[in-house]
Amino acid sequence: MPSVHRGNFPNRQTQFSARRQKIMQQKKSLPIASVEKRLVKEVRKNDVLIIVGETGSGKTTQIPQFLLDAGLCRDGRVIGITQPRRVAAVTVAKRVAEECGVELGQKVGYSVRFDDTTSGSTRIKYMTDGLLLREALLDPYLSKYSVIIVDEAHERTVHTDVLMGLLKKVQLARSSSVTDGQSGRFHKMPRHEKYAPLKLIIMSASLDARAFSEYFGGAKAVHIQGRQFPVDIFYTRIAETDYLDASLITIFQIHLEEGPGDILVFLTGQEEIESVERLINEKLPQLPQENQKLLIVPIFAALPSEQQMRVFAPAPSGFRKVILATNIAETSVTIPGIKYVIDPGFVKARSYDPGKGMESLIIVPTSKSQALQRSGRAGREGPGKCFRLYPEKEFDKLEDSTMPEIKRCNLSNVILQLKALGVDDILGFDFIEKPSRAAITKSLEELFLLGALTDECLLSDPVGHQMARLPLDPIYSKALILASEFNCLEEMLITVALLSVESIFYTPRDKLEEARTATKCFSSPEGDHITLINVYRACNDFLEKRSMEMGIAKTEKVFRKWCKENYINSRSLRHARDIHKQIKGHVEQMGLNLSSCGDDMLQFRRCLAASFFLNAAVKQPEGTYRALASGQVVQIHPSSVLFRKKPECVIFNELVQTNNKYVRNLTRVDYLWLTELAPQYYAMQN
Ligand SMILES: Nc1ncnc2c1ncn2[C@@H]1O[C@H](COP(=O)(O)OP(=O)(O)OP(=O)(O)O)[C@@H](O)[C@H]1O
Repeated sequence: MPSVHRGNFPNRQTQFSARRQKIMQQKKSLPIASVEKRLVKEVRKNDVLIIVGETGSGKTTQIPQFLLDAGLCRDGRVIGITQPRRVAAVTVAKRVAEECGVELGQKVGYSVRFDDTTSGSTRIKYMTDGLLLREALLDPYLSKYSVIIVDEAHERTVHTDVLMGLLKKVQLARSSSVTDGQSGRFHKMPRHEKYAPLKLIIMSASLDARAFSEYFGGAKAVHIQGRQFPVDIFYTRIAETDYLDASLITIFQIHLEEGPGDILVFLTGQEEIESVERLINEKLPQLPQENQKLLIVPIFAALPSEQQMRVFAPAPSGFRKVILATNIAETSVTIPGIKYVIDPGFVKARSYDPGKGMESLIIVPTSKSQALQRSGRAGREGPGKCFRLYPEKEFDKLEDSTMPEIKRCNLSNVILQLKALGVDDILGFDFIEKPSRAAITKSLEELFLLGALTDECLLSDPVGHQMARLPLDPIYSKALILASEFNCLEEMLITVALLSVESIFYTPRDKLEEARTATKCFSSPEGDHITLINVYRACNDFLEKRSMEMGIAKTEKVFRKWCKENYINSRSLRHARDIHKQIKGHVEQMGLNLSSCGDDMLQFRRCLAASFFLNAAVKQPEGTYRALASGQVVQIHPSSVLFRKKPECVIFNELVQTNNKYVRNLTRVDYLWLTELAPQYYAMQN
């Protein structure tokens, strides 16, 4: 038998124990390690505890392990930790499983929309805040949890805020000292001893502890001092006029002048990320050969999760990794190797005007607490540096914390969920910060018009219940339910999937004409929805044909080539295909009629009119449009296939405000269809 020469390479076992040893050392050196006993004592003593500690001090990864070790998961119950974002839930769970030396999905697991790795033996479960809300639909007492930790509470996502109100109720209902009259909607349910008390922990690095403490009746707040490694903060001397350009210059400055370490850059969205990615790739060949080793990795919400995970993989030897991220990488995550953070100081935020029923995404300065979180992504494995691309005096002017999302978004989705949870009196619900009465009323009205609520404002049966089951905006859920009746569910599924991602068209500024010519063959005179369906189907047909010729293994390559030749954004289209598969699973489970209208696009357009009647606009004599619901004057966005045709009446899916108000994703409809198919609304209007 030939002998195998092992050289000096360590074998797997040695590598494994070296890594475990390193992890154990890291754990011990975290600031939180020295206060384990005190924290456990406080949790035992207090039903609600607020924990504030520096970024990287070990809250997210360590506290659940402390509680598990202290026996807070007896009788097979679970510690649940919510995160505002799925990428954080997934990566933190992986890390904690590794720290505990168990396989993911056993003692430690995660559960996010469409991806659940937990099992009967899971005791520490990381999940998104939205997922826990959905779980409450099936198990109103959240009976399997002994402790629920709401992490990154400072982010005040709409889900976190609603969850807070709900958890307060659940805790009351599970408390042994409660009287029936106090427990709100739960008083109808017989209390049972199996519902042992629920512990609640609210956690963040930059939290207005007082507001949370007051909300939970004077709950105790614990501050953990200290951070693991220092992060030096640098500001620019003067304000930058173009933060993208400034980011680009800073990336290259760090790359050429600073020591080893990866770079994390915070941008506001997919478009900015892709444009900076392109600019770096254009500039890179101009550098001396030895300086060209930069690996650019984007991460944003619309990227499929396998691609998001690429940012966590180490760069090849000798390369420096540059991660271009949205605020998806702002909290909770630890990206190994990051030493430098570049923070231009902006974020894309939702804003909502209930008067006009208009929701828009606008680019705004970050809050101080967001800036703190961003700099906290460095200094997790060693000292770090954060470059804020604005002067220090601008930092002082920033708001302390971000305005809660619940105060700046359309509430239809939240209200539908609350109704499904049995909360009938939305205005009376104990929100930590109440949304405006106007916003609540507007959303109730919208849900009523969509048929989700009855005259008594209760969830309708079956439509309201069906809508609440679908993890989509209520207007899209309703479109799918209607499409099943109009025999065009296949077409609507494609449409909803494509409307859920950023534009699938890729139009580089220097190749506008080529892009226009390439996409012309998909374009439908009826509008953008059918155009989108044409792209989706053309891609599917092509892939089907080619995969038979070339085998499945090459499909990905063929897909990318097809997208490139047709000026389609492969990332967006791939994401849409993913969403399509997932929603299809849901509608099949619900037993909707999955049929196609074939070439009868008239039927499909009528269904669009019936679904999106709240977003209809009619042409005015001077060529602009009047949105019927709000009376606003709008224009067709230049990216629409109807930009030059200007039909008399259209429905649209998006209203964006730049220097003008534009409507995007439109289809030509007949005004009479609106009155015929949505009489509940148009009869009221006339
Ligand atoms: N995936 C990982 N790889 C390497 N180290 C990690 C990883 N996850 C966590 N760590 C280490 O554990 C430390 C604590 O992380 P943890 O997420 O628990 O902190 P935190 O206090 O919750 O921070 P934040 O407020 O930023 O979420 C990190 O600073 C880092 O040193």
